[in-house]
Amino acid sequence: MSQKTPIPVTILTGFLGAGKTTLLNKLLHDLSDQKVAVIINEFGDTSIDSHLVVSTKEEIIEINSGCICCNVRGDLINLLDNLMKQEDKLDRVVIETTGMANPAPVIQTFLMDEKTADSFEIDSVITMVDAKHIGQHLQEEEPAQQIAFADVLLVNKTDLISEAEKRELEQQLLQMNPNAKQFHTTYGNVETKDLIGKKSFDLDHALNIDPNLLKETHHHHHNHQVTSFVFQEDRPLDLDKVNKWFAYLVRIKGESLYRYKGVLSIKQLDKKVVFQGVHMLFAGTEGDIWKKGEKRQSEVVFIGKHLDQEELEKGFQYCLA
Ligand SMILES: Nc1nc2c(ncn2[C@@H]2O[C@H](COP(=O)(O)OP(=O)(O)OP(=O)(O)O)[C@@H](O)[C@H]2O)c(=O)[nH]1
Repeated sequence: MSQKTPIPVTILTGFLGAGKTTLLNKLLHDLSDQKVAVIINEFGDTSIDSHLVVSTKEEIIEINSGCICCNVRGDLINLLDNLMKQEDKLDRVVIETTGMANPAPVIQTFLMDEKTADSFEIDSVITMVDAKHIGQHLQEEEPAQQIAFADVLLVNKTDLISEAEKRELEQQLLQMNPNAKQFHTTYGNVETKDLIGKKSFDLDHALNIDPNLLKETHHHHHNHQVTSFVFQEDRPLDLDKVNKWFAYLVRIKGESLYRYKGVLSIKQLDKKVVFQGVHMLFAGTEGDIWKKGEKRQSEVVFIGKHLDQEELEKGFQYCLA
């Protein structure tokens, strides 16, 4: 049954590691009085984000069976349909796409699938730009598409660039998308009211970028040079070896490592060690305590260009205690 007022949908996109989850956490905190459904689609067959990065009482629905812009659109439509059937009326849906997603097919789902279009409407397409690494990332196809379709551009990580670089980037983005409102942010720090409920999605703008948006189903082909590998290990790891391996990885492979993150089970540590990185920027912290009965397992994901699976796997095995 269709509702009278369509439920607003925020599409949050941006390349790997741009800061989408950081922003999502802030949004959910600010929208804690609303009933928000969050749909997260991870690149790489893993759900590390759900127990690593996102901390919220909201229901997080993950689509990990593939990329949201390729083969899981059916899943997305079914999911949205189920959300509509819930008794508690939703105030809003937020979709965080994978960093490798082309937003067009996701936008298209809300325009072309009749049932979905009846019940939901896109409020805004927010694209986060990693101010530090965007120059490097524009060699891939997806970041330019993500920037082009945005109605809000959050130029994030501005703490890592100079004032002159900020101005240069602002002009570059203006040329790539004159329509989008730009905000400079660190850690996604922007007023939620500037992002939510603005109804800033502009169909004409989207059609300008892709005149076939309402005509045909998109088949997005990812660049297969960008791959992701997930490793899991039940045996405990040695902290010293882990530190050495990461120091090597960041120094030697940082350029080609778009994104890496994971949870580690370290011998003789009661707490999880949680790490994440984007190129050469790496951070590891203490996580929660391993609960009684919880399976102690390390899980890491690496996403990057021309990655050597065998070499990564060997490195990971070297870390065994
Ligand atoms: N220096 C700096 N680091 C940031 C900023 N925003 C986010 N980060 C860090 O960048 C890393 C990636 O942030 P996430 O929010 O996980 O990025 P994401 O876009 O969700 O990443 P994926 O889902 O893996 O594509 C984390 O280590 C963040 O703490 C910022 O403004 N400045």
